[in-house]
This record gives sequence, C-alpha cells and structure tokens, in this order.
Amino acid sequence: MSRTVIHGGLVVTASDEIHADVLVEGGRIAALAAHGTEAAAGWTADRTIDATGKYVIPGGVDAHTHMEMPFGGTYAADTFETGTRAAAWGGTTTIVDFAIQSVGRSLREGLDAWYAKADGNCAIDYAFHMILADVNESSLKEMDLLVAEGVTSFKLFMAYPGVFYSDDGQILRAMQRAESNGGLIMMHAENGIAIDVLVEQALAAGRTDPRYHGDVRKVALEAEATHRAIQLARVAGSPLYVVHVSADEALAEIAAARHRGLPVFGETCPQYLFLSTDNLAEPDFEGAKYVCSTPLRPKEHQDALWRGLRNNELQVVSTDHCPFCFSGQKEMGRGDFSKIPNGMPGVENRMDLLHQAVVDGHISRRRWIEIACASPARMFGLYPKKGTIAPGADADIVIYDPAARQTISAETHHMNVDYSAYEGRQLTGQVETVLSRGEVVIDRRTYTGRAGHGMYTPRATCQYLN
Ligand SMILES: NC(=O)NCCC(=O)O
Ligand SMILES: [Zn+2]
Ligand SMILES: [Zn+2]
Repeated sequence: MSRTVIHGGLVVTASDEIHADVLVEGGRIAALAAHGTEAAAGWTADRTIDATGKYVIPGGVDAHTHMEMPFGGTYAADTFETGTRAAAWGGTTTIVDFAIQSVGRSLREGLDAWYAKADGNCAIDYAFHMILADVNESSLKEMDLLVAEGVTSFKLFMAYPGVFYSDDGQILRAMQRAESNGGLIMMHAENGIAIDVLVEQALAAGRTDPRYHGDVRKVALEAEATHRAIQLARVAGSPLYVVHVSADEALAEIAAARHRGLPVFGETCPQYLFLSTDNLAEPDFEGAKYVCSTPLRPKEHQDALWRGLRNNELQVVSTDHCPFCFSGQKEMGRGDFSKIPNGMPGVENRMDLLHQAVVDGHISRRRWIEIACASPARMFGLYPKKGTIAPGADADIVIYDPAARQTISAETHHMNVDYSAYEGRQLTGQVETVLSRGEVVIDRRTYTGRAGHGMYTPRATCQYLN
C-alpha cells in the first residue's frame, strides 16, 4: 500500500486548526501527528509533500452541479469529464450532480442514464441527487428504492412550469414520502406560475434584455415560494433543503423556520455572494452571462447572505454549476431574455472565492471549510468519508497556498465554457496540490489526474437529522 506524508502545513477542518503532519495510506487518511513529534518522525513514505506555509484542507464537496444537463433547448457545456477535471483544479474532490426524471418516464430510467454519462469519465468522486419532474404513484414508490440505493435527496421545482414544475399537491406527496423513507427534499423555491405571467407581460411590452430576467423573478416570488415550501414540509413532517437562496426575504423565511425548530436548511451560491443585478444589466447582451435562476439580486442582499452563512441560517455554499457558452448558447436569447439558457459556470471557482471571503473578513477559516466541505458532506450523507481530515476518511486533501495571488479568467480556467462570470477578479489564495483518495490529481498546478479515477459514491441519509 503506498504511503504519502504531507508535512509542515496547517490542517484546517470545520472544527480545528492544528499544525500537523498527515499520513495517507492507500486511499485513506491513516493518522495525524503534530509537527516534530516522535510519531511523525517515525513515518516512512513513498512520497512526501511539503506543505510548509500552506493550509492542508479537506477536498471541497460541491453538492449542486449540472454536468451536461439538457436545459433550455441545449446542454450544459461541461461534460462529466471536463467538469470534474475543472472541479479538481479548483480544489473540489466530490460533486453531487442531479440525475433527471423525464416527464412520463421512471426515476430508474433517468438515474441509469446519469450513471452511464458519468461512468468512467470523472476525475473526482461523484454522487447523485434525483430531480423529480413527474410526481405520481409510481415515482413516489421509486423514491424508496433510490434512498436504499444511496440516492437520498430529491429536487423539486416550484419554477419552470411545463418543464420540471410540480404543483403543491405533488410537492406535499413527495415530502410525505421523504418523511417516511428518510430522503431529503431539495426545493427550487420560486413561484413559476406568477413568473411566467410577468415574463409574458415584459416581452409584450418590449422588455427583452437580460436584465428583465432579474426583474420578473421577483424577491417576493422567491420569498413566497420559500414560505410555501416550508409550510408544506411542516405539514408533511419532512426536512427541507432550499437550494440557491438569493434573496434576503427568502433567507428570513428559512431563519424563522429554523427559529421555530423546524428541520429547514439553506444553500446559497458564490454568484449571489459576489455578483449582482449590475452584472445582469451589462450592455451588449453581456448580461446574458449572468442569467440563472433564482436570479442575481441587488447588492444589498449580499450582506444578508453573508450574515446567514455566519450564523448558520444557511449551511452550505454550492455552485449550481450549469455552464452555457456565451457564443451559440446564451445567444439563443437575443431579443427574448426568456430563451437565454439559465445557469452559470463556477465549479472551479468556489473554494477560491470563499477563501477570498475569509481574507475579506466575511467568514472564518473554519467556517470556510464547514460551508464548502463538511456541511455539504453531512447534509448529503457523505461524512466523514468526505468533508474532513481525520483517520479513516478518504484522503481527499487540498494543499492550499493562502498567499498566492491569482486573477480569474476564461483564458486560464479549465471549465468548458467561453467566459468567466468572475473575469479579471483578483484573489488571494490558490489551490496548489490536490489528492483524491490518496492519488495526486493536481501536482503543484499541473493536472496529473485521469478520467475514470473518480468513483460513484452512494450516500447515507442527511446526517443533520440524527
Ligand atoms: N440555476 C439555473 O439557473 N440553472 C440550473 C437549474 C436549476 O438549478 O434550477
Ligand atoms: Zn434550481
Ligand atoms: Zn441547479
């Protein structure tokens, strides 16, 4: 069994910061020992990685990605191969992607299609949530089988009528099923029926630019849907995880529910923390690059989201990585913002942007690791295999240089998309080396991984509930 020692670094987890050496045996972490101790001095290794002056952190867990997702009349531009390689470059070593049920088809068929897309192509480990697009008696029964198989979370949509939308009755039934089988309902909380009315009215009035995407998807309609989802979950007695929270009023609904002791959780994404409606309003159709749902909000919302992350009203930062090229894909919506495919790239940038948030004083170092690694792993039943550095955990480890300087650019990123939402942004901190189950996949900023190294990882149920 090969042995690697990572020495001299500061090991940062969600709970601790310790100057320790880390022994990796095979694909697992075997031991930690304080620098210079007899224990560490006695370790022999095939490979030694010098982490002096660096952080040694768990690999990131991105619990919300859409590789090669069919959406908006096209496909998300990153395949499992390109997207997971880009994730590795950015210090993420596990993704949880969304398998999709087609209307009229079974969950089984959708899930098998996603297993096939990912199999043999991933650079890092991966798991699946299931999108329920057709809640009926048979798909409800199938939910139990999926939970038993390790697909323990289900996304429902209150948005996108005619595509993924579920009505309140379907939502309630799915929540009741989750209450009995231990699954976690993830909710896209926007009132899609009302939004569609506003879209039609905006287009009829000649308001066709990308910025109107943000205009029609009103804060009140995110907050209303969030409130409704919480009440339905309360009636069903099920836990609820609200995805891509962007608005202060929606966050307030989650905070109020948690204050009442309800098992309600929230996720936000870097785009809501670092970008705003100013980006959506960029001229010459450039705003299309920032079209996603829920939409970007006015800057004022960012303060509330940071506060929510600090005080645990929000538990997770995922990317909702769903990239569409500007050329040929986003351009499908010139003259009609409703035809711009919804989604943004970001799987490569999340760990760095959140480290910048540490530098800027929004969150602590340990909270960085908690919201980006430990908490998503716990939320989706992957902890402590993923999300921490501890004996027995998978050796998914990032050597992070907190002093390196970088400028984000599409010229240098590894995502298969022709623009960066963060073009020109200067950051302090950069991923240096990445291990995935003990194998070095990024070696001092050279890719050494391979498609097919990444393994499918079945999941337990949400670990915040037991
Ligand atoms: N978020 C987004 O705009 N696209 C991906 C699908 C979703 O998460 O709703
Ligand atoms: Zn969504
Ligand atoms: Zn999404």
